[in-house]
Amino acid sequence: VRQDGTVNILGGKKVAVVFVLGGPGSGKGTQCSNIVEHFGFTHLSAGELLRSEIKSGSENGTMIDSIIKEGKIVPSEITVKLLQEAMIKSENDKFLIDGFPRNQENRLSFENVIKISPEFVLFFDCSEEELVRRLLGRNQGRADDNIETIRKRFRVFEESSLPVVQYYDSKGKVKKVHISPGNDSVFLYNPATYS
Ligand SMILES: Nc1ncnc2c1ncn2[C@@H]1O[C@H](COP(=O)(O)OP(=O)(O)OP(=O)(O)O)[C@@H](O)[C@H]1O
Ligand SMILES: O=c1ccn([C@@H]2O[C@H](COP(=O)(O)O)[C@@H](O)[C@H]2O)c(=O)[nH]1
Ligand SMILES: [Mg+2]
Repeated sequence: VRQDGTVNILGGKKVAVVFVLGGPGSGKGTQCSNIVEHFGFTHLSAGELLRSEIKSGSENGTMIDSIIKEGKIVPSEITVKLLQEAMIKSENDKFLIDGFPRNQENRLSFENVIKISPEFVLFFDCSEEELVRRLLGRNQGRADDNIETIRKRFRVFEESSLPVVQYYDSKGKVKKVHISPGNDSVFLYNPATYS
């Protein structure tokens, strides 16, 4: 705690954050890898951090595993702590945060704990039909890439995650990207993909 009463959340580091949102399978991870290569951000996937927690055998692992299989959202304090630790550990000061905030509670928790607002939000838009095709073809052994969980994830996305996108849109912070079906060559520096 500093003398002025504010909390030194990230070890005194000033950081820039971009949130990357979009439906399950919309290409968040794929595009973040592209952006990292060209723009020097560090990619933090909230989903990957949670899956690593499961693999590490942490005390929350079993609970996280069953929430992910149900397509639901892990309690904010767990995800925000993992993101905070990763940001502190990194030497970079520019972060792409992929798949978070997943609901308004996530957003408020990040704002209250980390005390940073995103520079902007990238939002990938794609039809559900195309998303199902991609997720069932992903073949990375993910426990949530099955049609039952996919349907649940779509519902949670519409009910809980879209309001976060709408919130940031009302602040003028959303950059919506049309990810054309089957177009692997879409990349963010192509102005034709922006609305
Ligand atoms: N523009 C694209 N056109 C066709 N296939 C794509 C495109 N972008 C990504 N894919 C493929 O779709 C699948 C899902 O992509 P990716 O894992 O990047 O999505 P995601 O948004 O991170 O999904 P999740 O929310 O489930 O983590 C992958 O197999 C990827 O190769
Ligand atoms: O902030 C988050 C991010 C993810 N989850 C859970 O993980 C899965 C998979 O996430 P991906 O971003 O698609 O890799 C997601 O369906 C949630 O169950 C979360 O709870 N909170
Ligand atoms: Mg992903």
